[in-house]
Amino acid sequence: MAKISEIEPLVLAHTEKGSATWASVMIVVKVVTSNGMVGYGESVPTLRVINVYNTIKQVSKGYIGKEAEEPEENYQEWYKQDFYLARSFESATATSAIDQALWDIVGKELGAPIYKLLGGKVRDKIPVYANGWYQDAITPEDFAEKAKEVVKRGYKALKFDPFGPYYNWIDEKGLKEAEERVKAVREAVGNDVDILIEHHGRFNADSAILIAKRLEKYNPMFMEEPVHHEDIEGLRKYRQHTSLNIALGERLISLKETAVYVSEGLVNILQPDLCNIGGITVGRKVISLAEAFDVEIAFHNAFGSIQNAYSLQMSAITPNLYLLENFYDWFPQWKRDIVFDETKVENGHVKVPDKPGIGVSINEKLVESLKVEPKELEVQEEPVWVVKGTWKKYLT
Ligand SMILES: O=C(O)[C@H](O)[C@@H](O)[C@H](O)[C@H](O)CO
Ligand SMILES: [Mg+2]
Repeated sequence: MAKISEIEPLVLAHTEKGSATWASVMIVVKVVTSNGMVGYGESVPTLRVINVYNTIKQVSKGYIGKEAEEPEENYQEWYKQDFYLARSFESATATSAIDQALWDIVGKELGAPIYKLLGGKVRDKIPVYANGWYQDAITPEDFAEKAKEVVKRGYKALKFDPFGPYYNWIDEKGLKEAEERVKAVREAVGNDVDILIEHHGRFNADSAILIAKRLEKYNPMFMEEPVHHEDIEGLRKYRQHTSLNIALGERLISLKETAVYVSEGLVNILQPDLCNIGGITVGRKVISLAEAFDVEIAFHNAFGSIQNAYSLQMSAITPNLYLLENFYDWFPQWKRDIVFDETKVENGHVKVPDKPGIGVSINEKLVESLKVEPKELEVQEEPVWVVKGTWKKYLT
């Protein structure tokens, strides 16, 4: 048995930026055991880098001294301790990263990748969809040109947000702009590529319904977060008035919260994020919950290369997988380099990496050299979650 002896949050940054402001920083968690084993996890940065960094230190108090080989027991104990876990994104993402690192350690001890610890893989290659590819795209032509490049690289599905700066409400002009962009992408990629529409949870139900009616003729495979995250009533209304698939899940932070959406039939494609749902321990339960209700899984995978590695492990064991989100080809180089060349996208697929634990080898030297003091992100007119350079209308 190995006791958890050290938990270290590491904030990594580089001058080369990510496709969205909040993706320019990575928060890595390094867990060390009394017998010298090391495991890595990743937390979600968003606008809360300092808060997450500090929360990892607080959550660590509940994990240090515990058995590294018992992530389930440790999660249950922390669930008992942290009265606000189900309401705190910071606690959820800190707990998730520590949990991942524990599974990494167990895998390394047993000499097996995580997928083997969880029943084995159901596929050797993970089908992925592209995101982050449309930086600086404003006009329909911009979108079409970039979409063609994505397809040329071998992707069979791509996601984008065609709504520019529209927020809460959309008017005729906004609908027209969104439609022209979607139409241009559909014409550019043909009918055999899946188009996924990202709303970033920013519309009221009536506007989201208007959008669905307007875009359904382009056969989007799903509509992601069409209404504000906490607007369950709005989502029910959207469900009643539209027939397109709903995708959501990146902001869910517990199993029971997820159960509400799944059991009420409010989601077709569930997008849990292994860096805030509760790591591997809760992630595996969410996969089964979805399976029981015939809901497909497409892990949210928008931050860094460690998240990507865990998402690949878990996609390997998921019978009800739709696709895994992927930024790999649009990551800044430093994020790709944190993991040695093992998660390349080829023909729209990533081979399941099979090194012990996380499945890939981490460039520890690079991680050390990218360490910075945590600091606040600047707030600009274009929100941090937007793919950069797209928060503009193209008609005057
Ligand atoms: O589904 C997603 O991936 C998310 O909603 C985001 O994480 C954004 O797309 C990201 O901010 C763009 O870089
Ligand atoms: Mg999203």
